[in-house]
Amino acid sequence: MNKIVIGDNIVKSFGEGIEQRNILDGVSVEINEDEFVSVMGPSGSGKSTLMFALSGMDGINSGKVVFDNKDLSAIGEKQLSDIRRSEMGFIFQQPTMLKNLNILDNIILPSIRDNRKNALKISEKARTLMEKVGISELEKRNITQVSGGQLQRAGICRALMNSPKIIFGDEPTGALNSQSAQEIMDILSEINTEGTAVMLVTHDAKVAARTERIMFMRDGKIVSELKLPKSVGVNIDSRIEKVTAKMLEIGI
Ligand SMILES: Nc1ncnc2c1ncn2[C@@H]1O[C@H](COP(=O)(O)OP(=O)(O)OP(=O)(O)O)[C@@H](O)[C@H]1O
Repeated sequence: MNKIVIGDNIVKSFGEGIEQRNILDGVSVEINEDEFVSVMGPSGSGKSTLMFALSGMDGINSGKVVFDNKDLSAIGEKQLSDIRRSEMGFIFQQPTMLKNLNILDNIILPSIRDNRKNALKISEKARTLMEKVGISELEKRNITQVSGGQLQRAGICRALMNSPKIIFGDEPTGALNSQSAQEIMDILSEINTEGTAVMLVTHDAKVAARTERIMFMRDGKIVSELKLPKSVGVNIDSRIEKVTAKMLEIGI
């Protein structure tokens, strides 16, 4: 199985002099091109920093990040941002969208900016994605006129516009009620089944239990991993139990 992301002995520090701290303290991680993984750990353990490092959003002090056979530390900022835009998708707890644009326009904006000539095709693709995630009827709505779950669905559509090889999600269900969170996880599972790798950062055992490999971080290190079958089936409760048991075992 091809690796979509390889992080090798990543060190990332913040601060200077005696204030300097390794937030990532020699982290090595590999994600397969069809994998659905999550990262758990206490607040401040370095989960988001790891996601930023693996996606090239943030530089690293030492080690290496290879994305789809490209060494991210060896390429310039322009090429890096091209890769992020065309080969990666990002979703966050609160999708940042423009208040003066409707849902459809918010979804297509980044793609149109890159490729004005194909506006029609881009809109068509956005409509297909909106249908897939169940928000077709909302395209003309202002972003203040939809629920948090609907807004996150729009965020997922935006992240999928360029058919990314991986979706990075930082607490994508963190602001949602449990029903909406489960629906967002259904959508992410489906996207993964169709061939896109997904890496989520989460505090929620129910979210992590939907993924097939959970990496547990503490103090800038991956201290443990839990593997689960890819297909969730009817076993969600036993999966959640396994995740919480592991959390207890390693004390996070
Ligand atoms: N730009 C920065 N400058 C200085 N310190 C930072 C910066 N970004 C993160 N940190 C510090 O790095 C540590 C890890 O942060 P990170 O956001 O990766 O943790 P996390 O595990 O994702 O936490 P949470 O679950 O609370 O989101 C924290 O102590 C944070 O304060």
